[in-house]
Amino acid sequence: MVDAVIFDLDGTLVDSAPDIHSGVNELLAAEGVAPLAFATVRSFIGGGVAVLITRVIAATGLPATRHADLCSRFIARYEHDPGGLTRPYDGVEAALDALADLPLGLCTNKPEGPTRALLAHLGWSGRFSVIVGGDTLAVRKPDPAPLALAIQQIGGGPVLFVGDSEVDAETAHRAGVPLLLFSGGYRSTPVADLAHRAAFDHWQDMPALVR
Ligand SMILES: O=C(O)COP(=O)(O)O
Ligand SMILES: [Mg+2]
Repeated sequence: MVDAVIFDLDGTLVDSAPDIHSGVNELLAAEGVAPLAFATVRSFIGGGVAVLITRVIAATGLPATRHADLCSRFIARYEHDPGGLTRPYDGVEAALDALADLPLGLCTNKPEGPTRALLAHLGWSGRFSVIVGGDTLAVRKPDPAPLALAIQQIGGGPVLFVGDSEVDAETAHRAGVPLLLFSGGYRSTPVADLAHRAAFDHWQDMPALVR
């Protein structure tokens, strides 16, 4: 048994790639740059906004000196419209309901502002007692510190971390926390090559992995 469950957000609880793709292409349009394909932007998600924009700059040839400005403009736009195209994966709400007797936390690389805006948009503001975002600390996943902070804030007992990506697998490994790996998110590495306690393809199967 565990005392709490901590979740990643993008690619784990919600398919947010359509909004992130649209936000990136709005930014590029304002720069007079051709849009990037959906699959390209989706593959850039997981390391937080600074990593996303670094990858966008590398893919488009925009000057690296624009990085800070592009990050703040992306975050401002995203916080303003965090969820128009974003949907929870099938079965997520039922799974969160099934686990609602446990403290639930979020450890995401999405900055806190857009994270809280997206939770409000989804009607999920009350679901998570702890939220650690990509700008809560000076470091982000795969540094283990954000997950360690979430565990400390949720009470410090044995926890499970639920995530979708290479970043989550490395974070869990470095924090010494067992990972439940959702196979349907933004991972590009085969499931078998990522350290995890258990993997699941459908959220309806997830609560049984906690109990
Ligand atoms: O915003 C990102 O790049 C990733 O966010 P996540 O940590 O919730 O997957
Ligand atoms: Mg993720």
